[in-house]
Amino acid sequence: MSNAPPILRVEGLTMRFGGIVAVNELSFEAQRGKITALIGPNGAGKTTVFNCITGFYKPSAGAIGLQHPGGDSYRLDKLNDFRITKIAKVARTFQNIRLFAGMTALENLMVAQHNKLMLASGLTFLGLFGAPSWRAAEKQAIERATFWLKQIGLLERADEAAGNLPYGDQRRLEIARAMCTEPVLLCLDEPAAGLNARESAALSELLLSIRDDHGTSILLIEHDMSVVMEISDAVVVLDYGVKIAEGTPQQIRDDQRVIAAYLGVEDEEVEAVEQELGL
Ligand SMILES: Nc1ncnc2c1ncn2[C@@H]1O[C@H](COP(=O)(O)OP(=O)(O)OP(=O)(O)O)[C@@H](O)[C@H]1O
Repeated sequence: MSNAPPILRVEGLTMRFGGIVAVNELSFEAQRGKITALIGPNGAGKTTVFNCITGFYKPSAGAIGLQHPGGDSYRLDKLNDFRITKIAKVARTFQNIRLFAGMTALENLMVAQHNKLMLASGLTFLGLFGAPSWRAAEKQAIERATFWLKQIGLLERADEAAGNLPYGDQRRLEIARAMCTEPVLLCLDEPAAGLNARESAALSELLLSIRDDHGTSILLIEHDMSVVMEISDAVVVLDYGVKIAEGTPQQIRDDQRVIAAYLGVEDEEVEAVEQELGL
């Protein structure tokens, strides 16, 4: 076990919508350079947790701390979404694909680097007049985009409209786009949704390479248990906004409370249901 501080520390996170308590005093940590999965039945509060981490919602209570490998730390619950992306370097994808469908695959990856390019242009027209800082930044942005297109096997299709690519490729292009912002924490909301077995395998391979070759920490919401079990280092299970279990994939697989939550039965009924299902 490494002694590095966790990349993300969520403490007592609560999110209320009127009378609904979507997330209730949730605490968990995500370790640096690891894949942490957040799972749970529909409506358990997973996306709400993501929305709090990425600044789409202001939590009703609790703290969300992010610590960069370099030591800088941020209170995400106190930053807006723009600063969470730009300064805290947290990137996310959504349940539904949000690429620019009419732009090419390459253009999608270039747009993701817009902030860096604007900075290099001094936020002026300098870029248009070929200032050296702009040219260097543009070259770097193209190199980064090319690198990620290669990583996801789409270099040959760089000039095709993103919306025309097969669904699995679009999913991986979204992840590549997020990686072009060079995040320290990558939050993925159901990246395997709608993928066939071959596409899921390609996704798992990409996520493992992001963890192992780039050292990027990943927080993953996923319903596809084969993906979760195969690639996660740690799993946190939510039910009705409350953490009901956490541990390694193996520990979670064998946890009676988790099985009960997924089967929608009381804990004491699990054994009978398992026998019935031949589990
Ligand atoms: N903006 C909102 N306004 C009111 N209620 C909301 C809002 N967002 C989420 N909720 C409620 O909070 C609860 C948790 O929803 P959430 O989408 O976080 O669950 P989830 O675990 O991501 O579900 P799924 O797996 O179906 O995506 C649900 O009861 C949902 O209806």
